[in-house]
Parts: sequence; structure tokens; C-alpha cells
Amino acid sequence: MKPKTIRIGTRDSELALWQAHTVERQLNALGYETEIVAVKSTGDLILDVPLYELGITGIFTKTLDVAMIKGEVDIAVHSMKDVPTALPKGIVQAAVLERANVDDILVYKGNPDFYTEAATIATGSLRRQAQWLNRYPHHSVTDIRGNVNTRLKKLDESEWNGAIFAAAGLERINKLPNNHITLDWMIPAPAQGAMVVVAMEHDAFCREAVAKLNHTPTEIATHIERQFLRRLEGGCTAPIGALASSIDGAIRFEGVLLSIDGQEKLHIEKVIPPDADYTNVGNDCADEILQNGGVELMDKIRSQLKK
Ligand SMILES: NCc1[nH]cc(CCC(=O)O)c1CC(=O)O
Repeated sequence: MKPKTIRIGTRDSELALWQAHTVERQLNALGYETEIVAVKSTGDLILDVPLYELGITGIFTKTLDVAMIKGEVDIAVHSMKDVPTALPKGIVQAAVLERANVDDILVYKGNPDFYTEAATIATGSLRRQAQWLNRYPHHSVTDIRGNVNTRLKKLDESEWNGAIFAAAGLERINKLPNNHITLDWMIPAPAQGAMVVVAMEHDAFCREAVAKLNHTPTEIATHIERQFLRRLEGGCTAPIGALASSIDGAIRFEGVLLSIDGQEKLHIEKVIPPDADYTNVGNDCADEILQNGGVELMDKIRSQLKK
């Protein structure tokens, strides 16, 4: 009997294809036959509206979810931070790959010493906007959309001083420019820098194959970060950052919720000792933030985004 070829679903951007080929190579090394199926996602087609105004989460993943449910692909590869915290019924997380660089970076134009002056920084992310304005209240932030290549080109053709990117995205496609600064003070998006492979719950063959690619420390870190996000936002989008990193067997978690204008900031930091139970840390940290002004702040954010 001919062995089953695993059809790998992916978006068709350069970054998405790089990620899908990485998964393909790892499956091939384990002896599995594969085929890449690239699709255009709604999120890539609507480029003139800010992401948060589209009002639905999962805009980058929905097309592939549908393709997988229809049986057109067997698995799908995503940047994990683009995946809604609740997966559609019947779809499961089959593996989280080892995380790359988690940092956000600023690609700047001209003189990078503009921090004390007026400046315009481009980002389509509420989280980046809020954290930038919190640190540089005298700057303005402008929206930018499109895949990584499109955004680099838009920055190049603009009058903006800089634009914010995930380092992982630029490094993967070898497009990290020299004129960049690592924003080590900015808390990344939950699961930034991690790739996830999803499969159909009933597909034992693919789940078993893909499970071999799982990297447990990354799975644990992203579990905590996404649990924090899910409990805090309750289905709506908000400026939320979260990072769990391991230090000598312990896990250090840092989470943040900001107002859209960056003026209010609720921050939490916790160290989970080695071998302690981490399964509810994300929920506990979110609850602590909610009890310390987070409920009111989330209400305010929701009413502002509805307008
Ligand atoms: N929202 C788009 C997106 N989704 C994943 C990445 C990069 C890779 C990653 O963060 O895992 C990017 C680009 C960016 O944020 O600049």
C-alpha cells in the first residue's frame, strides 16, 4: 500500500511558505511524504482596513481551517500568534515547534536618534501601538497592513520614521535590515516567534506524525501566554503582551494590558519554580490583572473599538 502523503496547508506569503517548508523538511526527515498546498487568506486580501476593525479573530487562519475541514489539506502551519486561542471544533493543536527570536524590532529610516523628537511609527498592532505610546507619548502611530515584504516596501516609500516588526518574521526570510533596533522593553504577542501545526482531531495518522515535531518547553510557554490572553480578552482584541521564558528550570512570566492610547498599563510578573504546576498560571495572572483594574480597562477598550 502506498503510504499516505501529508498535504500541508499554508498561506502563500514568503514567510508562511518558509514556515511550511520547515515543517515539510522535518516530516520528510522522519520518512513521511508531503505536499505543500498554498492558499490565499482573507486577511491577505483585505489590506485597506486596520486588522482590529475587521472585527473577527482568526482572519489569517479561517481559510485554512475550512480547507482542512473540507479535506483539501491534512494539516496546516501557522504563526502561532495569529491563531485564535479557541480552535474551531474538530481541529486540534498537533505540535508547537521550537520557538525562534521572540523580540519586536523597530526598522528605522534615517537618523535613529528621533526618540526625543516628534516621530511617526507604523504598526497595525494594538499591542505595539499602546506600548510605543506608553514609552513615547509625544510620538504618533500610524496603521500599516500587509505581509512582511509589503510592510517593508511601504516603510521605504513613506515619510515615517520607522515601523515595528517581529524579528522572527524578518529573520526567517532573511530580510532583517541593518537599520533596526531590538525593542527589548516591549512585551511580545502571546506565542510570538512560535509556529504551530494543527490537524483534524480524528486524523490519528497525521497527529502521530506531527507530534514528533513538538518542542515541549515552547508548548508550555505558549500554553501559559495564550491562557493569559484568552482569559483577559474574552474573545475581543486588546493591547495585550505576554512572555514566558525559562531560566534555570524555572519559568518567568510577564504579562501586560494597556489602554489603546498607552496611557494606562497593568503589568504582572511571576516566577514559577522548577517542577511547580504551571497549568493555570496564565489564568491566575489574568485574574490578578482583572481584579486590579483590568475589568474596567477591558470595558473601556471594548467600547472604544466598537466605535
Ligand atoms: N501579524 C503578522 C505576523 N504573524 C507572525 C509574524 C512573524 C512571525 C512570528 O511572530 O511568529 C508576523 C509579522 C510581524 O508581526 O511582524
